[in-house]
Amino acid sequence: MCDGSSSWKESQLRNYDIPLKSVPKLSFDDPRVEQLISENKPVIITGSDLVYSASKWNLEYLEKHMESSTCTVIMSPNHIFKYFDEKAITPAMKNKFVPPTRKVSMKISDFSKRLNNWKSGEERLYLQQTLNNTVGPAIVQDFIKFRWDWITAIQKKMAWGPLTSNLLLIGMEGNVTPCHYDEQQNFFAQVKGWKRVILFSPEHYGCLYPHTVFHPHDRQSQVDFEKPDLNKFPRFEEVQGEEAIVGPGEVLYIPVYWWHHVESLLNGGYTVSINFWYKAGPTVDIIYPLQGHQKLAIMRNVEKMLIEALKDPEEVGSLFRAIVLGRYT
Ligand SMILES: CCC[C@@H](CC(=O)O)C(=O)C(=O)O
Ligand SMILES: [Zn+2]
Repeated sequence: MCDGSSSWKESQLRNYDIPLKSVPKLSFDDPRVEQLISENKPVIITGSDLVYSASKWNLEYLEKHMESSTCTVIMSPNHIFKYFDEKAITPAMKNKFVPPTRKVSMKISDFSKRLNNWKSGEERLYLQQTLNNTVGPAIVQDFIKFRWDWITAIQKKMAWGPLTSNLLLIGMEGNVTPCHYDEQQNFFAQVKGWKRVILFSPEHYGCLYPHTVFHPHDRQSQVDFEKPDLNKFPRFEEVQGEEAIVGPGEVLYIPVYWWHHVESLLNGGYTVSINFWYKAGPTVDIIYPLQGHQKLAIMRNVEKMLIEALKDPEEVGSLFRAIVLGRYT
């Protein structure tokens, strides 16, 4: 399929046995957009021109204007790019955890060459570079022309914290970032190609079995969507997903603590995305019943407190079981 595709086909989507409904797609000036964002619900926003000035960010343009800077590129032996925190690989963890990918630095021209010469069976690549002042002046010019007026107005209205970073993502067709949640609000702007995002509300915590909080794969689901182990993760069968397929010029609001699986469509050429991560605002007034994301935050904190207190993560499971089994079940 040529890169300039103006739409996508079902055959470009990977098959998972997950019931999906569609994320609403609304124009940026539709009042329901801010309503959904205020309710911490996902929405595809059209016509915002948020990153219109980056519409020309294809590899040729970026090679020309980012030549001097080196970029972070993730390499994977397969199409899965499951994030892990290197700092969480403690000596005790060392012989138990095998990093599924490796991180390298390379110039964007090298990245482009390897993408163009890629052959099946070789390591796949995923450029994931924070936009900072090392990029060239042309890129800076494009960056300052993002629609900061529009997104800053939303940041203020929703009382979010500061913008923490913008990540430039250039992925090979078919690349997958498996299901995880982030602790930040995210405006995910699609620049080139199409990405499919499958989202699950924070309430799905019990069905998506995140790794333990001190594991390198903290915040990532343990469930392999392509071959789910229903003996280990029986409640995975209960998940209900919300699907957003985003193309050039569209922005997906990924609410803080919402689970998301992201794939670059098969045979769609490489994809370019820019995300906007904001610190989530403070929970001002606790209103009961608590919302899913608040319960998720509580569960994370309880887990952290217990591991700090017991020191041995192995003891945490048996202590939780002693508290719950036969008592809170
Ligand atoms: C490292 C971030 C990857 C991104 C998903 C994707 O585009 O592959 C994501 O998960 C996010 O923007 O939160
Ligand atoms: Zn994410």
